[in-house]
Amino acid sequence: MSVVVYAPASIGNVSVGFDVLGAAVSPLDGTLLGDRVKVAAGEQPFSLQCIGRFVDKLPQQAEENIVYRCWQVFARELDKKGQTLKPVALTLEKNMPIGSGLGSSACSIVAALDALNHYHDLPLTETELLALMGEMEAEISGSLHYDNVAPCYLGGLQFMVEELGIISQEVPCFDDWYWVMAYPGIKVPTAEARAILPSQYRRQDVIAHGRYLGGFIHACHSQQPELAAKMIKDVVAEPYRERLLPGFAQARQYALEAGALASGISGSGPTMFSICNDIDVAQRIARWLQDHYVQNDEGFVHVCRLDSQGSKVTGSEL
Ligand SMILES: Nc1ncnc2c1ncn2[C@@H]1O[C@H](COP(=O)(O)OP(=O)(O)OP(=O)(O)O)[C@@H](O)[C@H]1O
Ligand SMILES: N[C@@H](CCO)C(=O)O
Repeated sequence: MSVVVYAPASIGNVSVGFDVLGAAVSPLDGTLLGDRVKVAAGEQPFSLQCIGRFVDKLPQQAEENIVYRCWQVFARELDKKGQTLKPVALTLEKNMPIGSGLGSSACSIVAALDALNHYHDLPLTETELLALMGEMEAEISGSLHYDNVAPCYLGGLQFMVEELGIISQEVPCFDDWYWVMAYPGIKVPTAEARAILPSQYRRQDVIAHGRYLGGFIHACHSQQPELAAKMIKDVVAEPYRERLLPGFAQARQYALEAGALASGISGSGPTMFSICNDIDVAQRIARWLQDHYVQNDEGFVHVCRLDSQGSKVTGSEL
């Protein structure tokens, strides 16, 4: 019996928690903003077929697709447990633009590994699987960070604790927040957006970062939405990455003047996120961003909610 898993888009950093905070989002209108992977019985050990809107942007060779590496590391882990991998035929439905700041590689990684695990009757625990997802994301971006794979897999707003054998834990968020996601249609490779960051920070920035992140987590747990939104400030990446994002400063200013509670770069960009607690404001900002921030036919804007579930089995057929 085949299995299909959907893995949603995610916002790495959420501005205030560079590499340690991430949120999964899904559009209000039911659009699939995420990748799907189907695992079915195969005639050879591994085969991969790619379909979907962004299939042309994927590497030509199946072996260069991260889904192939996911299969290899899954086999390695099963081998350690003395279990054997079944021959599998995988289909990747690539709905997510690459280098968008929406956690596109994470969507493929999470959908592939979660589907492989379901197909083999869940031999790996949640933490074992998440560790593999981090390993795959590190291969692509050049450094280990879980802020896309953890929310994409587990859902909601996730904080990377990385202690006591725990990789990530959920932070309570605000049910009435709308997340306007605007992807302009241009590519910003994550590895490049990391390379331009300073290797050292000034003491005043370190203190500000501690205050914002601590304040944000505190405000989430004590359910103070206004305080939480005020704390969504990025002193680590945004000041340096802004120059990679044409029109970002104006778009951010418009969103805040139009009533957004906070706005920032999603992951390493170029997608911008804006948080609103009023659907009319969210839709007005979405329309403006569609006209002024989107640069070509590949760009889009979606009004989203937090996706509290993360990746999920959607059936047996795509
Ligand atoms: N299934 C896949 N999905 C996405 N990228 C893939 C996949 N397989 C291989 N790649 C390669 O991995 C690299 C991903 O780059 P990058 O980390 O910038 O993208 P991303 O994860 O889509 O970015 P973001 O997190 O900003 O959405 C690209 O070079 C791409 O060709
Ligand atoms: N935390 C990562 C997310 C990449 O999507 C970064 O900002 O580089």
